[in-house]
Amino acid sequence: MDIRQLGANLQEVRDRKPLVHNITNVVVTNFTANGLLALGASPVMAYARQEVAEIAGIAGALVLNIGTLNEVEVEAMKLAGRAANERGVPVVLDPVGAGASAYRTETARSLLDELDIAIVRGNAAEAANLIGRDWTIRGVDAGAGGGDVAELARQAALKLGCVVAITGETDYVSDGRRTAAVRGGDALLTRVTGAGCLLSSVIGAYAAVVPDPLEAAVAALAAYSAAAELAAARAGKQGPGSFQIAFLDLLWSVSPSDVERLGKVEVVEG
Ligand SMILES: Nc1ncnc2c1ncn2[C@@H]1O[C@H](COP(=O)(O)OP(=O)(O)OP(=O)(O)O)[C@@H](O)[C@H]1O
Ligand SMILES: Cc1ncsc1CCO
Ligand SMILES: [Mg+2]
Repeated sequence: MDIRQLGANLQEVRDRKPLVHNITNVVVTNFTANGLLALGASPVMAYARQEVAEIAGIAGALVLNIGTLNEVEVEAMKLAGRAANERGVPVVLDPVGAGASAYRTETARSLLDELDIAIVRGNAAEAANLIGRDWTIRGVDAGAGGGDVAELARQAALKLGCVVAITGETDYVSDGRRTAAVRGGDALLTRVTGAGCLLSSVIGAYAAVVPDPLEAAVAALAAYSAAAELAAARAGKQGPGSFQIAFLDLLWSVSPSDVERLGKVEVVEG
């Protein structure tokens, strides 16, 4: 994999301003739209079954997030996903809370069965639950689990047939053959709701402009971590509220050379 393109890929997102169609949860909608705008992408939230196919079909990427799912929304996700697949628009899935309820787990699995998903982004518990491995989960947070997360990412990628990005203190991304670790970021991200959800949409923005979904995910994670580190240095002492604002500012101002300088990407395999 080419991990020398981290800065160039950020520039590509800013130059091309991809339209990212999000069907996401009610908690993170505004933060996701603002984060994508700050980064330089173009967000749209659209949920009605009358329009989702049309919008997904012209988007650069489609992001499906089951954080506050319901029957009507899941139907819209499938309509949007099919249209995206027909047009070659990459689809990112955030399986929020997979394992926390049977409905969430089954819905995430049915989206993976029925659609061609390019990238799954979740925490370790969600990824483990998706492939039927034991991992405790409470609500939408990861919970303790332990185990080899790089190996979990590799196995999940093989089993689900797509790129899997598992985030936490260290992020691991795998397509089953190649696996990378992305370190850095800041623990304050876990004190801001939707930091993971926005990240999934940022991965969508990268997938819209970077053809290899593994490289897209790695570059997105590196930029996100760099922005978080710079935001923590600027406002971290004041707490999560100030950090959240600083983080949005840094998604706007983090430069390709910051990402090259701060990016801690290690190829684990491949
Ligand atoms: N301890 C940590 N130190 C540094 N960065 C972290 C830490 N934990 C998580 N992160 C970063 O936080 C971001 C969100 O990842 P996380 O795994 O917390 O998502 P999540 O559990 O889906 O979050 P949410 O459901 O609240 O949106 C990622 O960029 C990840 O690298
Ligand atoms: C808190 C919460 N509950 C459902 S989705 C969500 C946002 C973080 O995923
Ligand atoms: Mg999450």
